[in-house]
Amino acid sequence: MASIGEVKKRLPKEFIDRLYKQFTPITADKILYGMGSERLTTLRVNTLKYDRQSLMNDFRRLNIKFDRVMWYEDAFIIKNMHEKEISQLDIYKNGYIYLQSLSSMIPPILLNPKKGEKILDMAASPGSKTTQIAALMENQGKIIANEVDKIRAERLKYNLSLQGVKIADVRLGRGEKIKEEYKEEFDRVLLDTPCSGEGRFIFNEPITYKSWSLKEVNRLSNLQKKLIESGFKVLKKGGTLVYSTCTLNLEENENIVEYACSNLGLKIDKIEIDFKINNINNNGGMLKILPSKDMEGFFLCKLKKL
Ligand SMILES: C[S@@+](CC[C@H](N)C(=O)[O-])C[C@H]1O[C@@H](n2cnc3c(N)ncnc32)[C@H](O)[C@@H]1O
Repeated sequence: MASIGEVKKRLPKEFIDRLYKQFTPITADKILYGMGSERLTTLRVNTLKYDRQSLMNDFRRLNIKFDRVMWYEDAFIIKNMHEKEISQLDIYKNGYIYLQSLSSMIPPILLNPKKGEKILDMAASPGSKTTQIAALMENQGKIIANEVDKIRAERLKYNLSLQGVKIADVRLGRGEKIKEEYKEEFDRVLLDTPCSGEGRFIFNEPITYKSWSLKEVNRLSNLQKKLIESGFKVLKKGGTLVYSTCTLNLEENENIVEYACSNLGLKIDKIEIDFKINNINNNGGMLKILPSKDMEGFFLCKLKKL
């Protein structure tokens, strides 16, 4: 655990300055405190191949200490093993579990896909959310899992196959172009968009923040507007679009929702679930999770097409 002063010294100065402009001093301090903590290993049982009870029996047999998560029965917090060790185990190699941050499990829960529906996952690799959506649909229906990067699309295909997903087709291409290929035909769209990743910054892992710049934030914000417009166009009337990022700034979060509500026919939908998470702000249906030892920083909003 590092002090806030130590965290401030390591992260880009412009990022820190902006943090104190966009958040109250107390919230900015909380965020930096979260970036100075080590993150716990978390995972999800893959219900397409396995079940919670068998997994808990495995944990006990292997002397793996775990906690349950109040708002999601399929999620587990591992207390005495890192991801690297977990990935050596058969439960991992067989696709019985998926290593995933807890925050990242929330978008599919908000999307709430139903068996038989047609779902678009606009930025899908490596597939944590596509595989979770397929599990929630019990492998019934159709998912189009889109990814722009060829190598990442291969990783996505591998993960879908290992996790036993049978209902997803991988589309290789730019999410902005999807609107040219499909009509208003998706029941639900997930836009877990490319972002600057501020919610994943860890003070002693420079790889998490070394490519951050304000220029990149602005580039991504422009891309996100195009992506949400494309997702909106292929969504059925009355359908749900979930917008999520693992970043904290206004340009990639609240401003995109504001853009979608003012310029496209989207409206913020109420979030009925009480996640009972510490460090969560609900600003009129826009959820912002502040980074902490068990959660990455995240932003989520559920929108409805009018
Ligand atoms: C935040 S990650 C997605 C994580 C994924 N949803 C998951 O839960 O495993 C964003 C992804 O968007 C891809 N991407 C970047 N630009 C894109 C674009 N214009 N259209 C579609 N995907 C894009 C990136 O290659 C990256 O794989």
